[in-house]
Amino acid sequence: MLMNFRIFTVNHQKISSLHMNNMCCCKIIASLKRLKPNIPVGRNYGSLPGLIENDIKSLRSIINPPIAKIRNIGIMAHIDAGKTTTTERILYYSGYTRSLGDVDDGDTVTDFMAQERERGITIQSAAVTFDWKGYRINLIDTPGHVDFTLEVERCLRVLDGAVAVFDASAGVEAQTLTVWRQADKHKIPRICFLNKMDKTGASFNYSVETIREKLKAKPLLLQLPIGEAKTFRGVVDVVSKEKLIWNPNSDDGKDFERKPLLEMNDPELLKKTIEARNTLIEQVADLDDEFAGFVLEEFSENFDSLPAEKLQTAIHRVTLAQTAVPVLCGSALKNKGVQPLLDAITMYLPSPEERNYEFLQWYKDDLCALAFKVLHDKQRGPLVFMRIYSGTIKSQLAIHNINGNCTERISRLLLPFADQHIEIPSLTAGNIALTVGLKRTVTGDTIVSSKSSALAAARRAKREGEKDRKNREVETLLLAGVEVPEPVFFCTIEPPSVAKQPDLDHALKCLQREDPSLKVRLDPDSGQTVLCGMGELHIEIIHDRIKREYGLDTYLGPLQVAYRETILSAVRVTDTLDKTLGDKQHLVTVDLEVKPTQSSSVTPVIEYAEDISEDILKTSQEAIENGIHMACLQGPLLGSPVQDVTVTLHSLITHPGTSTTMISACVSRCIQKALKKADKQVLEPLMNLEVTVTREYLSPVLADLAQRRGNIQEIQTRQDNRVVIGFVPLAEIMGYSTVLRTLTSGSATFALELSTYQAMNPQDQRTLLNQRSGSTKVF
Ligand SMILES: Nc1nc2c(ncn2[C@@H]2O[C@H](COP(=O)(O)OP(=O)(O)OP(=O)(O)O)[C@@H](O)[C@H]2O)c(=O)[nH]1
Repeated sequence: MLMNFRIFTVNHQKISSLHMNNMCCCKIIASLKRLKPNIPVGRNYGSLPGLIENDIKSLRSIINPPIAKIRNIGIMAHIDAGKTTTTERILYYSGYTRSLGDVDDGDTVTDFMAQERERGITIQSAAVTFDWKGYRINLIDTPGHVDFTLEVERCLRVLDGAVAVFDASAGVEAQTLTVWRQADKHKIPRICFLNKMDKTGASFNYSVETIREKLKAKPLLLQLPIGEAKTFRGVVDVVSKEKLIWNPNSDDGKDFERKPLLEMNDPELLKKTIEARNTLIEQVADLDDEFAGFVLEEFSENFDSLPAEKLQTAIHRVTLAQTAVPVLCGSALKNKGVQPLLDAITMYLPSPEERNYEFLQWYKDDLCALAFKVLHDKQRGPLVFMRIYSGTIKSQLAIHNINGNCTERISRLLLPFADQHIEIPSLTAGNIALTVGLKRTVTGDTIVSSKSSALAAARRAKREGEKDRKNREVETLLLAGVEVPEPVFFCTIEPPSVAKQPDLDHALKCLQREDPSLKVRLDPDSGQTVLCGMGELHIEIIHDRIKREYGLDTYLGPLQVAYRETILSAVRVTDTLDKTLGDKQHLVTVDLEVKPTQSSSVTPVIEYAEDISEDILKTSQEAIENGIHMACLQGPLLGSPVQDVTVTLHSLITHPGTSTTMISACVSRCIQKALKKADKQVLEPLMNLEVTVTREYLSPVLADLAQRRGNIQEIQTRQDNRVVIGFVPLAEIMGYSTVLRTLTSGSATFALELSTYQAMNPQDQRTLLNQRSGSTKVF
């Protein structure tokens, strides 16, 4: 559905037509109606609420605002901490939506995929653009479920700042640690928002303590809560010594009062605030020399009269330097504390030009952008989300994809508004754009204006890289794409009929472009298609999307754990392949050795003996290494990838005219022979497990984990809860959410993350191999 709009001028550029485009609105309204017949579809996704009549003014600044006024922000957190609810409030207060969405009712803007609405979780991140007090905020909602950490990572790398949302009754949780580490890796300045201050058990002090202890971060308390749990009413702004109280009769939290704290009205609160402010000033002065000098010169005797703006500027610098994190609090659900959070985003998090992206010097004013997300739209084909680092993106522009080494054309350029998009002619550095027409670009690709500009940048980078090791790291981070973790689960997938196999292949190809953590392979024995994913939920969602988005009712085989194999002894083997094809003889003799090594990787270490000549390497190295990699993909015990292996090639003799395919085949067969002869071991995925459970259910949870070969490391006390931390083999924890729900009447939560691959004990290994072979044979 396209609606043409009147002609108007934006930033001196004439936009001949402005298309309001409602990509998935029909689907969403339909799914809302189907899911919750009594939800008023009052959000009216079909008509871009408010935007058309009232916010054209805002659109003027949407297109290419000054870079200093842009904030590219992500929200990250543990599952269920309240990211989506906080995002909804942000969108509402910024005037972007007209009514408050509710995760529990399934009508939020950013969770626009039907599954997300049903499950109340965020799976795919959606970028949303809006304005707040003259600032342009591009907000990317990131998922919290551990199965989707790749989504989080992919989004983090394009952010200039992030808000970490915490459940104030739980403080730092397992997944918070993971995303915090990811943000550290990408050096992203953060602010913390202690959400759910209204919840029973909420504790500001406890949460701050966990930030200090578990995240090893220095919290800067910019606010203090007024009341906690049921009594939570508002916050004190420590910097300005004001109290912010929300009107209890206001339905949407828009009505709140900001008043200076006065001795006669709030003596206790004022005293506490002054103490907190003095501590804050000392902390910031310790971390920022410029501010320390200023304080010493003018205010060493009287912190009280230090102007709030000076303190704010110093907090901004400290946040940017990531030597401390500002902490705010509130309750998104009860509509308290979100407007000050928005102020803090604009005040403390950096603009794109403040981030020190060193690679920018290689591109200067040339285009450099990163494709961080691909979505498939039935009508328009692939939509690629891009972060523009330098230069300008225009519609009808030909771009060069460095990773794909290809050139293609952008047909149209859109501004992303969750599931709604606005067509624009061009977009400059610092912004997030959505492009139509790029068919070969996948998530993680770097986009530049031309091949020659890429080469020029590479030359500069090389020169710089030689001078400075740090630059090389930045280059690797930016240009190497997203690190995709190995999938831990797999299952077969079948189309409803053989005739539908091409449709299934197409669907899987599209889904893989969107989601690099989904792997698809063909089982060489059965010829079946195999899906490999990051968790049960991940595979379930893919199955669901194939049905909903591609209309295919597929059958999933039983979910299986992705084991690995290794060898425990060294073996040397010789093999000869002698084949005549037509009138050509292919003759290869290979002599090689496999031996165990400690690399924790499925990529074999490859060594060449001294006898291997330069000539052989020149003509056959690629074929040899292909053969080695192929053979190591399927171990002799379970057909699983083989890890921790070093392969040494001692000799390779070929008859003239032997094809490289035959060399690969012979090397591969020789390795398989060697692996079969060696002492073998199955490795199973071992998961870090964290279960949060009330005291009364602790014993049944522990007893159950003992039966699952769980290894408990620690039981922590968190308020009234106990947090069980340990390891458990993945095979034992399938379907755990249902079991845990039953055991604890739904009161416990858990988080799982791959720790490592560990050797199975002989008895468990025997049982597994017998199960797989359907026999009682002893290996
Ligand atoms: N008491 C209370 N509950 C909240 C608050 N914010 C969110 N919730 C509830 O917490 C649950 C999770 O909220 P979401 O906003 O979906 O959390 P999320 O972090 O986006 O969850 P994922 O997308 O699944 O990671 C929902 O039931 C919300 O209603 C809050 O401030 N106070």
